[in-house]
Amino acid sequence: MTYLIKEIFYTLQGEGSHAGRPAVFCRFSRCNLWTGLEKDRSRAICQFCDTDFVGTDGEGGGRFASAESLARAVEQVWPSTAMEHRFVVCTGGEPLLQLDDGAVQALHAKGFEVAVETNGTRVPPQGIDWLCVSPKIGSDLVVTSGQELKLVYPQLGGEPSQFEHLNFQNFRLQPMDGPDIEANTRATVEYCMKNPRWMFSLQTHKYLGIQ
Ligand SMILES: C[S@@+](CC[C@H](N)C(=O)[O-])C[C@H]1O[C@@H](n2cnc3c(N)ncnc32)[C@H](O)[C@@H]1O
Ligand SMILES: Nc1nc2[nH]cc(C(=O)O)c2c(=O)[nH]1
Ligand code: SF4
Ligand SMILES: [Mg+2]
Repeated sequence: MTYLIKEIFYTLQGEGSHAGRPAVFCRFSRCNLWTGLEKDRSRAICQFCDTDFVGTDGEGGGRFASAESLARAVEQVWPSTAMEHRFVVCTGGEPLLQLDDGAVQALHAKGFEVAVETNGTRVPPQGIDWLCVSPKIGSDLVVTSGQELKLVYPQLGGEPSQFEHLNFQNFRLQPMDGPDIEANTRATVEYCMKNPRWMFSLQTHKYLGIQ
């Protein structure tokens, strides 16, 4: 299996239940809901993406010919003095187009807890420690359980309440970044305060000025 990786970097998890936790980010190239090209955005199923996941030309990115070589690259950016609390977030793009049992096993073998950020349209491999699903209105959600459901809000044609019956431990609402970020942030605060099943998720890395 060859893995196409946009970038690999060490930072703090910025969002969701693990916000503030040191983590290696492994950003997989490609997505099934958008090509990643601006010319296609208005026709995409997911139109609000804040991420460049095209190609393999980012920091630490490349084509990795095996799960072992990918896990080695992830391990390389973890601080060499810290043997414990190893944590990797597989994101993208859509990581579940590529992440397989072998990659999860290789990361576990290096002592990493494995988290995944996914749009929930593909069945995940075995053994993921923290599965965060972020449903996109207009796509077919096939992942209906996990540790965290993190909905970007607001999305036209989608109400948070339609996801509340799903089997997740945490329900998070994250304001949609873009031209309406201020209004979206206020609306998200208001929604959570009226519906305490939902907790607010701030994209803290964007305010901290980290990756
Ligand atoms: C770039 S996506 C990659 C992982 C996967 N494709 C997904 O959509 O979950 C990582 C996270 O960023 C969120 N996200 C993307 N664009 C956003 C935006 N404009 N504002 C807020 N969150 C956004 C996604 O919903 C997801 O939770
Ligand atoms: N610091 C930081 N935290 C993040 N949490 C989810 C991210 C993503 O792009 O998937 C992300 C990211 O790009 N940076
Ligand atoms: S599904 Fe995720 S990676 Fe794909 S376009 Fe949407 S936010 Fe971006
Ligand atoms: Mg991001």
